[in-house]
Amino acid sequence: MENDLIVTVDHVSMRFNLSSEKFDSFKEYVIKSIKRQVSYDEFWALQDISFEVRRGESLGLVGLNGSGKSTMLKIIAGVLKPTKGTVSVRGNMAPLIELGAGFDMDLTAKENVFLNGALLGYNRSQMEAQYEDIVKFSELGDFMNVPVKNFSSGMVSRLAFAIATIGVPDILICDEVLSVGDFRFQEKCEERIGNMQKKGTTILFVSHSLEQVEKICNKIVWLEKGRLKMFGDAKNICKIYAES
Ligand SMILES: Nc1ncnc2c1ncn2[C@@H]1O[C@H](COP(=O)(O)OP(=O)(O)OP(=O)(O)O)[C@@H](O)[C@H]1O
Repeated sequence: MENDLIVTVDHVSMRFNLSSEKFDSFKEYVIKSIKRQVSYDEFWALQDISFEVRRGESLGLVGLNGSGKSTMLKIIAGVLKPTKGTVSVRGNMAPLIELGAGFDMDLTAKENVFLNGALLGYNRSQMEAQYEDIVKFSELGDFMNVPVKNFSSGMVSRLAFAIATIGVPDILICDEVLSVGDFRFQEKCEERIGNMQKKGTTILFVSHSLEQVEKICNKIVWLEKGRLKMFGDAKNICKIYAES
């Protein structure tokens, strides 16, 4: 059973330091911070969180705004280092966090396909083999030679989703990605996530749509003000959460 574990979150806490002072200039901030005259308020976004995910399971993170869902996903993705505790991940990950953040807005959509592919670890010929699928899935055929700065936010998200989901990763991290794009495109994304699940991908999923969470996930982590309120079977917890 131990070998089934794909993500283990062990007593994780995350502290952010919030500056409580106002500075007239960046220079003043730098000088005061070198002289250690800047005071911070401590804010614990996550406190003592532990849970585990088994290979092939799909975990939803639910909770109100600011409860720590995105912070938890960023720690699992390795974007943030926890202040306390450890996270161990066995397998490769495709993180869908802040879609389009890796794009160079001055480059065309086509150029960004190859740039993003490289960032995800694919070489040029691998991306060439995937290119037509990316164009077809994102439905941006007429726009591939247009700089991404002229795209709507929905178009940016469609392109980023199409690129990030070309392979079959061990773990797919989705932070609110299905809330972007129109209804029809959301359905396409759900279908693609479903196909990855069938091939064995473990999904870590954040959404404010309980309907989507119930459809995709079989396990739930419920966070409340940075603490773990419940962890377990999706159906039970979604019911209690919806009634809370
Ligand atoms: N880089 C940061 N610096 C300071 N505080 C932060 C930072 N990132 C997140 N926080 C704080 O941590 C708390 C948790 O934020 P997080 O984005 O993880 O919540 P969330 O559950 O994903 O919220 P939402 O549902 O609104 O997306 C919030 O109070 C937020 O202000």
